[in-house]
Amino acid sequence: MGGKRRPQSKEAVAAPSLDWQASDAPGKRRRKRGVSWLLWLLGPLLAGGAVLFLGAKEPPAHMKPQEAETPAVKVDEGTDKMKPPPVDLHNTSECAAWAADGQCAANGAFMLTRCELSCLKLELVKQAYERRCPKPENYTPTLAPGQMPRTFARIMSHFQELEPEMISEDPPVILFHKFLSDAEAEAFIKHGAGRYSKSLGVGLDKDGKMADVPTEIRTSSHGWCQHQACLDDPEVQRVTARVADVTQTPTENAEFAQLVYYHACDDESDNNKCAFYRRHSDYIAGDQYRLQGVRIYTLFTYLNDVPEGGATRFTDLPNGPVTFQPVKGKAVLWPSVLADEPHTVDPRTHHEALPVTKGEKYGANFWIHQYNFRNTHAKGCTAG
Ligand SMILES: O=C(O)CCC(=O)C(=O)O
Ligand SMILES: [Fe+2]
Repeated sequence: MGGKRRPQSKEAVAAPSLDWQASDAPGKRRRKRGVSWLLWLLGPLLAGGAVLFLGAKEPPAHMKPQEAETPAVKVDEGTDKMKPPPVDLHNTSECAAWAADGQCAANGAFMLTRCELSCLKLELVKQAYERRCPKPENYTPTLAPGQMPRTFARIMSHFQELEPEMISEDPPVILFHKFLSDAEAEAFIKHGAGRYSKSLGVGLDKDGKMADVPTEIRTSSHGWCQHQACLDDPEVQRVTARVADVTQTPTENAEFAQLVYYHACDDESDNNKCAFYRRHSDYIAGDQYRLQGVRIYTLFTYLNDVPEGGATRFTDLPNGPVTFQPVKGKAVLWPSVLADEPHTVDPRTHHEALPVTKGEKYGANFWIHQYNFRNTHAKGCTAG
């Protein structure tokens, strides 16, 4: 997704040698065995790609790679019908980012011609994950298709003390004018102290594994409310229960609260000095095959007043962009998925955090998944 947590890993994945059919016989047999193995692995992937071809779209314009030069693949006479080993014909780190973003499935035809190696790596990682973390039986998603509008209508009628304001109906976005008490907001700031470190994005590392990778689109810092003192704090527990109640999701489906921090900078166009998070979606495509499922909702809480800058801006809402200035205790709730297809990203809720130009900004992200996150985390299955 455009501007999403696109990895900026400088570590390009080395393309395998193109000289794969040398003529000495034992070596050739070995290589042929290697080729058959690759064909065996690639079979389902390529078949999937072919199926996807009819409905395939190219990545959106802002994600579209430049035309890549096709490297000459040396093919021996008599074996020219065999498929050469997978390569990324386009810039590999960009291919890896698109693969991590779910483009191998969403844009199979395009990706399998240009980013085959990255798609293959992702497929192998996925197969290894599924062996390591098998899905339990009766694994029921929390958010059923069509449920979302009822949840948002219930918020408007049942939680008047939180002063909800419906900013957008489709997709639903609610601003709570009074979500946190002062004591609750201060508790999160207290538990974040000394724990903030530079934020990373989610992407593929050089082995094709989902990993935290450096990103130029996010320069803020964050820590997690994952330590016992934070988890046991009654102020924190009250908020966690409120988030679950409002969103009609089990507390176990929420990630540990992510505590974010943005320092101020004088010149908001100075990428090196400012703290921001450029336009992105909180949806992580790779979570589709993981036990926790994708993130369905974000509830973002503001922990302090920010005198200037630092707003959250929704860039793609149907009625035009909407900007929320951080005020202590306020919160915004939105879905990352479509109401009728709650596993599919809703690109209309892309958003960005603008640079803080005066003061500083503290916030907390509550990310809620389609399935149980806490058990999945305890099993070591939220990543990989
Ligand atoms: O800081 C904000 O206003 C929003 C942060 C955000 O979008 C995120 O952390 O995913
Ligand atoms: Fe976000």
